[in-house]
Amino acid sequence: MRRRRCFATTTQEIWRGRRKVLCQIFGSKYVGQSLRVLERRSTALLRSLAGAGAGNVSVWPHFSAYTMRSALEMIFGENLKAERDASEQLLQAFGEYAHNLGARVCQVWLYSDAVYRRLPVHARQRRCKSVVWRRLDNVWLYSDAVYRRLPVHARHRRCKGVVWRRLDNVSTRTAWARALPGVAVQQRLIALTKQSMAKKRLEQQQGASRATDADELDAEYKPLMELMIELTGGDNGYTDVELREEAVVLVLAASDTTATAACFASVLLANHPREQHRVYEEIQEILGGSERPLTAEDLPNLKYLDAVVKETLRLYPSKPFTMRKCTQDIQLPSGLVLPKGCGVVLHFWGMHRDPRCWGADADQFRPERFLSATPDQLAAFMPFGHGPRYCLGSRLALSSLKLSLAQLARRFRLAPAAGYGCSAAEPLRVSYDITLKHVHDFKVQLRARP
Ligand code: HEM
Repeated sequence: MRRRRCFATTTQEIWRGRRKVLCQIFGSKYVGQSLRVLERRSTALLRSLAGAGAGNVSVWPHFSAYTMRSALEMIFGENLKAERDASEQLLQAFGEYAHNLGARVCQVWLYSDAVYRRLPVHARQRRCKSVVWRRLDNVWLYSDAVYRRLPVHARHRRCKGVVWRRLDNVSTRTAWARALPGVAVQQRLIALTKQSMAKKRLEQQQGASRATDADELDAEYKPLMELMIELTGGDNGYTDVELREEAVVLVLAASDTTATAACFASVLLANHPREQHRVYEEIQEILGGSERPLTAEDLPNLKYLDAVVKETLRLYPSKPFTMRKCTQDIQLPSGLVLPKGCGVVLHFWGMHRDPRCWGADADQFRPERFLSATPDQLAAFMPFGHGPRYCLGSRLALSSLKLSLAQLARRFRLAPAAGYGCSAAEPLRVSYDITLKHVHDFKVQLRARP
């Protein structure tokens, strides 16, 4: 009997080496300091929401600005001040790029229209996409016994061959970084980071005295880009292009995903007043009537909010699926063999809603289930992926979500947008845009609490 092995999308050295560096960065003490960035940004988020106006309001622009700005500040720190419009420019650029990439999720490496349209793969890819999507959309096609008997299976095999041959030959990260607009902004930010590191080194050599505790904290703070430059050997380490590629990966990975989850949570809370009230009560209990701002230290006590965030990620995982390629034949417990070279879609959305694991109310929003989740349920809960490519920012993401949602629930009462309510019988309608999106643009009504 063959042993089961993990799937791996790639054996590319490029990924392995860079993942090692990212692991060191996310394991370092400096990441904890990023929580201060989140505290500051979540307060700014409140100001932005306060100006959102009455009636139906989309929370998307507010949360996407919050997560983009937080990600950029975590990566580039104080240097971002010199590039005032960076956040807006990148937000726009990433939004557009995400949209295009979502449409071409299987052929990101063929980003050039001029090249792509000339290739026969273009027409085949169009057919392939519709096959892949039909496969994803129709759960009944998940039974391989059924699917293999259908003509669509043969077509799908042909398309997969094309997709994986291409994927083998290209560094996805490099393709991403080149395809993105906003490159000039990224270059300037990297140059600024290097300059400020040189300045700090000089100050240290001259033994510059530090005036206050706050200054001391700032002096010790290291944005992720600085850490990356240091860990990879300073001037002899990553080139500017490599640094830019990694910045792109981090910004893409951190911003859209977190904004999507925060927006789904807002819409769900707006449509579930009982659960929203429980979140509010929990916050009031912790603050004890004080007007002090919420801090990262409060997060471990927000247990019900933690359950709300997880229940949101269960029902609406920002990345509803991921893909892997079998590097060798793999035998599943059912006896079915996935042949070497075969592409596999890991469908988090389907796993998170499987009634065999989550019960008959699997489609319903019930945060309480995470207060007493079974080990089987926790094992089937994969909003941050699983295995060697597990999300490196999961802890930061959860902190960011809890801080921003706590601020929101503390200051506003959320109500369903007129004409866009959801219920067990009428769930939210979603679309796919690299991350999951709400077809009705995450609309709610916001009423300031007295
Ligand atoms: C709710 C928010 C987030 C969700 C749902 C999420 C989800 C995921 C998932 C599912 C993967 C694995 C993809 C795969 O296996 O193919 C992933 C990878 C990754 N995530 Fe996240 N993520 C979130 C936030 C963040 C944040 C805030 C950061 C950084 C600060 C981050 C950094 C990364 C990185 C660097 C990887 C790539 C790991 C690799 O390729 O080895 N993510 N994320």
